[in-house]
Amino acid sequence: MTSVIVTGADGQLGKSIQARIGSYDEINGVFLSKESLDITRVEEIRKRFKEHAPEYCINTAAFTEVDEAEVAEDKAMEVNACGAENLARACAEFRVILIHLSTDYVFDGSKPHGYRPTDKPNPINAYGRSKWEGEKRIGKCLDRYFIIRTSWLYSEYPPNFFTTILNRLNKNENLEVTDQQRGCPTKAGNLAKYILELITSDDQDFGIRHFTDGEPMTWYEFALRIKNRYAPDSTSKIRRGNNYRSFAKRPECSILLP
Ligand SMILES: NC(=O)C1=CN([C@@H]2O[C@H](COP(=O)(O)OP(=O)(O)OC[C@H]3O[C@@H](n4cnc5c(N)ncnc54)[C@H](OP(=O)(O)O)[C@@H]3O)[C@@H](O)[C@H]2O)C=CC1
Ligand SMILES: Cc1cn([C@H]2C[C@H](O)[C@@H](COP(=O)(O)OP(=O)(O)O[C@H]3O[C@@H](C)C(=O)[C@@H](O)[C@H]3O)O2)c(=O)[nH]c1=O
Repeated sequence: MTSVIVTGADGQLGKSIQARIGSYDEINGVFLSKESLDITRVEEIRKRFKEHAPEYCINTAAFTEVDEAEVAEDKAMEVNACGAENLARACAEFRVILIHLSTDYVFDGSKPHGYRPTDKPNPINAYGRSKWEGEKRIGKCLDRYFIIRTSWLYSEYPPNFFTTILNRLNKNENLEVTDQQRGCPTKAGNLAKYILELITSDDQDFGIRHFTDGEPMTWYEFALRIKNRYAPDSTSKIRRGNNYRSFAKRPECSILLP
C-alpha cells in the first residue's frame, strides 16, 4: 500500500483526486483540508508526516484567486512560495516524493504556439510570480519532485470558469467573454487520473511536466462549448468582449505543450 498525503483537499483538484482514488486499491490517500494542515505552518507539516509516514505528498493547496493576488501578493507568496518550500523541506527530511501543481500563468504569453517545460517562465501577474517562486524554491531544496504545470482547470466543484458560466447560462443571462487569451481547458478529473497513475507507475523521471487536455481555445470559445454541450436550451447570448472586470494581466497565449 502506498501512503499519499493530499494537501488542499477541499479544493477542486483535491476533491477530484478524492473522487477517483477508489479505483486505485494500492493507494491509501490521506486528504487534509486547510483546517487539518496549513502548509504555511512548518510544525504542522512535520507532525502530519510523522503521523502518516507518506511516500508521496500531492500539494494541491494554493492561493488561486488571480485578481485578489494583485492586492494581496504577500498572501499569495506566503502560500504559493513559502508553503511550497515548507513542504519541499519536509519532503527532503522525511524522504517523501513531492507532486506539486503549478500553472500556465508562470509564462508571459508572448510565444504564439505555446510553451514546453524547458521554456523560461516570466510571469506577468502576482499569482504567476508566486507560483514561479514556489517552483524555484522546490527545485533548490529537493531532488525527488514532480512539478506538474496545468491550465484552466474545471470540474463540477465550484468555483471555476465552467461552473460560473453554466450558472449564468441556466439563469438565461447574457454573457460577454474575452477572446484575448488562448490556452487549454483541463478537466480536473483527468489531471487527477494522471497524478494517480504517476504514483502507481512508480515513475522516477523527476522534474517539470506539462499536463493539459490539449485542445487550445479562447475563453470565449470555451464558453460557447459549455453552452452547446451543457445548456443548449439556454436563451443566453454569448458575445466576445473585454469588459469583464479583471485587475490582473493575463497571458495572451499560455498553451502548455508536453
Ligand atoms: N484552478 C485552475 O484553473 C488552475 C490551478 N492550478 C494549480 O492547481 C492546484 C489546484 O488548484 P485548484 O484545486 O483549482 O485550487 P482551489 O483554489 O480550488 O483549491 C486550493 C485549496 O487550497 C486551500 N488552501 C489555501 N491556502 C492554504 C494553506 N495555507 N494550507 C492548506 N491549504 C490551503 C484552499 O482553501 P481556501 O479556499 O479555504 O483558502 C483550497 O481548498 C493549485 O496549485 C493551482 O495553483 C494550475 C492551473 C490552473
Ligand atoms: C466569468 C468570465 C470571465 N471572463 C474572463 C476573465 C479572464 O480573463 C478569463 C478567465 O476568467 P477566470 O477568472 O475564470 O479565470 P482565471 O482566474 O484567469 O483562471 C486562471 O486561474 C488560475 C488559478 C490558473 O492557474 C490559470 O490556469 C487559469 O485557470 O475570462 C470573461 O471575459 N467573462 C466572464 O463572464
